[in-house]
Amino acid sequence: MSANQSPAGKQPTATYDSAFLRACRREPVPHTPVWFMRQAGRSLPEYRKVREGIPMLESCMRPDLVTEITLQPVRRHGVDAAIYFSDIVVPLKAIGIDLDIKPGVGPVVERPVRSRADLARLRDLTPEDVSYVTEAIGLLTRELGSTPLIGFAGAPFTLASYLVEGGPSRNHEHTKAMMYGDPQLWADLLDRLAGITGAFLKVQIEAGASAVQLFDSWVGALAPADYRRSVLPASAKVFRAVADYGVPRIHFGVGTGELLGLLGEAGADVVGVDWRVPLDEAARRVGPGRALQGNLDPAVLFSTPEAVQTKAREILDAAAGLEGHVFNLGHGVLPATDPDALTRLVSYVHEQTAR
Ligand SMILES: Cc1c2[nH]c(c1CCC(=O)O)Cc1[nH]c(c(CCC(=O)O)c1C)Cc1[nH]c(c(CCC(=O)O)c1C)Cc1[nH]c(c(C)c1CCC(=O)O)C2
Repeated sequence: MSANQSPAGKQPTATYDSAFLRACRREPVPHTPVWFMRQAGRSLPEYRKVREGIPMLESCMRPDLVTEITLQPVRRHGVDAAIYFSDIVVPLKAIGIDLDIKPGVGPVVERPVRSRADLARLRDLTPEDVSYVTEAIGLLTRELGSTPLIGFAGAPFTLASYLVEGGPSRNHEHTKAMMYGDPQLWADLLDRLAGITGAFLKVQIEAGASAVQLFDSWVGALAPADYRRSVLPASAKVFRAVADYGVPRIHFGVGTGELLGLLGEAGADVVGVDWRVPLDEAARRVGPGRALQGNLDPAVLFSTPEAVQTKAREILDAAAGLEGHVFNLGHGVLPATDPDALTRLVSYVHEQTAR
């Protein structure tokens, strides 16, 4: 380890000491750090311009494009962290699953995974399968300076939902049918996905990501007892796979009010909270020893600047007693959001919390 490198991983000391990583570690911060889920993407005209004519999955495999798109919201909004531009289905595509991302729809899988024979198509992921990720993160960390890069992956349940349903689903009926009807097949599927996801996060950390977020976007569809029995073991395996790197591990899902304690228990250092539970109440549910991330309703950004400030202030007040707080939305930036509303929100949180 050289003098300007931190104890945890490869990042320079200035990155290690950034407000975002300090908040994740529940250390004192110069201001509350801010980033937004889906901060790169359709809300930005510069994104729409560089993506013109290039399919989503193809753009994820081009390191030059990934680097540019990841940097766009950092330049424009002055957020405290970058999130690697990709999608949760990229590692599945990389191991040969026949899927595509359809504009306005989301990931669609040609042949859904419904049987034990289908499971054989889910092979392990090697770093060579995603060499473009290693290359892009190398380019990115050089450009980002002291701004940390967040790597991410989809959690086993949310990935399983796309694979088993064959596409986006409101009720997850085929997924739950397998979970309740063939618990051994379900456990084997989630365990296989946990291996792929863990390997994918390792690639990102080895390449220079300073934190990772596990997106279990749709797990709020489950009751706590079912989550604990049928999902938590797989998500815990993902978190264990990257525990030794010492980089913060963030765990996020939507509609997870009843699951917040378990999301922490699965092995997260930071629990992401949507807008349905105030952060002080979320802290009681999560318990001590973990930071929280959230939780402005992304739809609030369509309101007046004054209303956005009022709601942001409420969140900062609810977060006042927390051990660590990373300001974020309660889910991703909506595509029609005015980007200036996001820039104003970053400045507001920074001003209000400057110490
Ligand atoms: C569930 C999920 C997916 N993908 C993702 C999740 C978890 C986060 C969440 O809950 O929102 C994760 C994701 N997908 C994307 C990012 C980019 C990084 C960032 O946050 O800036 C991240 C973190 C890019 C993307 N992923 C996608 C886009 C839009 C495609 C485009 O711009 O053409 C982007 C920018 C496609 C996608 N991919 C997925 C959906 C639902 C969609 C939207 C479909 C649509 O409305 O067109 C699956």
